[in-house]
Amino acid sequence: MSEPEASRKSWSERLFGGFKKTSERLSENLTTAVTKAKLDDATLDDVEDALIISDLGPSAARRIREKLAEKRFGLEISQQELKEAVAEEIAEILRPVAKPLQITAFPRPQVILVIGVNGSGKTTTIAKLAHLFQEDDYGVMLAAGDTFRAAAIGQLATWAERINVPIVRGPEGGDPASIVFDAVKSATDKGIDALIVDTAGRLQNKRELMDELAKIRRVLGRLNEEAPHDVVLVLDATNGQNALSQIDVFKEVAGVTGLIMTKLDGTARGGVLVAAAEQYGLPIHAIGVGEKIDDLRPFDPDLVARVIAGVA
Ligand SMILES: Nc1nc2c(ncn2[C@@H]2O[C@H](COP(=O)(O)OP(=O)(O)OP(=O)(O)O)[C@@H](O)[C@H]2O)c(=O)[nH]1
Repeated sequence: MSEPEASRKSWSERLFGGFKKTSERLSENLTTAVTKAKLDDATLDDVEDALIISDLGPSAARRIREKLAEKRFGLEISQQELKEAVAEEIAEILRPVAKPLQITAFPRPQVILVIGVNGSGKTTTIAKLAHLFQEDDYGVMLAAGDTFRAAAIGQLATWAERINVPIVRGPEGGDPASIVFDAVKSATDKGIDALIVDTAGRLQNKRELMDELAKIRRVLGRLNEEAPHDVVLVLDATNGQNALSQIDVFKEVAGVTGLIMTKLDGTARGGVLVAAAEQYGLPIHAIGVGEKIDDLRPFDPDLVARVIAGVA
């Protein structure tokens, strides 16, 4: 998932646009925090509150406060300097988790299970991810493992046609494990690099979902011991702190190996990305800031930190 300079530039502009509500919120809260020139305890309290109100979570807020105190306590600080200092501390939290999805599996294909609750943006994200891999000249195939709803199969098939990738699908109510089995065989025969598997997002029935995913894993394991190579959880940023509880549940149910956060556009709750990084330390592969096919990009921690803190 490499990026040419021009596309990165337009992406950074889109990112600033997408994150506008989040950065305005944090910016506003930080601005009210700095009323005195010197960084004292009262100001630090206000900064910590501002970070919590902006969805970065108590743990990241505390950590950023401590770092600011360590480096600048008693020193004069302007509003702009404060935002820049906060951006740097956010970047410190995000850098260790920024890990683009790499296609490294040998033998191919790399099997990527995509999980998440219905409506999180799972299907759209699968298409966007496939598109990213296509841009790097990888051969991609999709598997419609969410057989619970006919609409989900149809939606994935529409995307597959639009971006011109093969899809393996079965009937509504079909056995997801058997679709995945067929898909791996077909992907192997065709020399496909990445097989992206959609799965059902029925968190209401944890037991069933767990059994279903366990069966998919068993079947995959028979074909390739390493598969699934990735289990990517798609989270909707507009869910704020609820997105974090979904990490807890899916970690237990599915053994998550990485995250993609979507819908960071149009929400003021983008700070939850920082909370997720701080609390779980799971790799964040990419972020989504819109509904279009190229609205998903690998996660650039320094850029995102500046965007969240509202530093141009
Ligand atoms: N604004 C915005 N909308 C998004 C983003 N990603 C997905 N969506 C929209 O969110 C809605 C749900 O996305 P889906 O991909 O259908 O989500 P899903 O998790 O597969 O949901 P089901 O199909 O209900 O299982 C769609 O209208 C998408 O266009 C994003 O990054 N930003």
